[in-house]
Amino acid sequence: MTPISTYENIIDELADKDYVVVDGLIEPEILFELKTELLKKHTENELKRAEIGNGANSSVNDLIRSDKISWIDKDSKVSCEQDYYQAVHAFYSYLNRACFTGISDFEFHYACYEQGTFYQKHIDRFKNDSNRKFSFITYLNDTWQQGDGGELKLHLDDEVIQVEPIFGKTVIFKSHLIEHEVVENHKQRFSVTGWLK
Ligand SMILES: O=C(O)CCC(=O)C(=O)O
Ligand SMILES: [Fe+2]
Repeated sequence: MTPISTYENIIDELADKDYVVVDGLIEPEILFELKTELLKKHTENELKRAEIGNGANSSVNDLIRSDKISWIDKDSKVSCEQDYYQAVHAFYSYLNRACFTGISDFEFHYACYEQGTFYQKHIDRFKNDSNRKFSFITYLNDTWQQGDGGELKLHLDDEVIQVEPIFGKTVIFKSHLIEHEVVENHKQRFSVTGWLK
């Protein structure tokens, strides 16, 4: 179980900076199993090109984003997916109690950025749907090193924060506020990405 002090630190940082990068929010055993699941989907060709926009306005756009994804069912029977969702739920329940954030739903997908792919600067909220409150990304790259690329850049008002997509790191930020991008990567890059709504 995640210590309350971890939640408190996350909440303080979110209040202060609108984003937080935290290590160890999700247990590594869960993350290794998620990576195995993701690799299986990759091998079985179950990852699909991600689209931009939503509903009838969605489309694949090579110039904007080139990752592949697979959505994770809320009632998944896969134990690591259940465990991940349980950890997410524990976190946002705490956040709701502490900050009255009113989060009542979530959606997550696996993501794979193949070598040479990227996601241009964007905001995680759709024009016609303001439900997404927080973006929540956990990285699964256990061999990532400097030079591999694929960093997440958070464009703040007066600086740009660069986050290395290293295994076990979780980034949380306010979906409607922070423009961000995934810079071109030079090696396969894996993550679980989602939104608290
Ligand atoms: O993988 C990341 O670091 C960010 C992904 C992202 O911005 C998105 O899927 O909207
Ligand atoms: Fe995004």
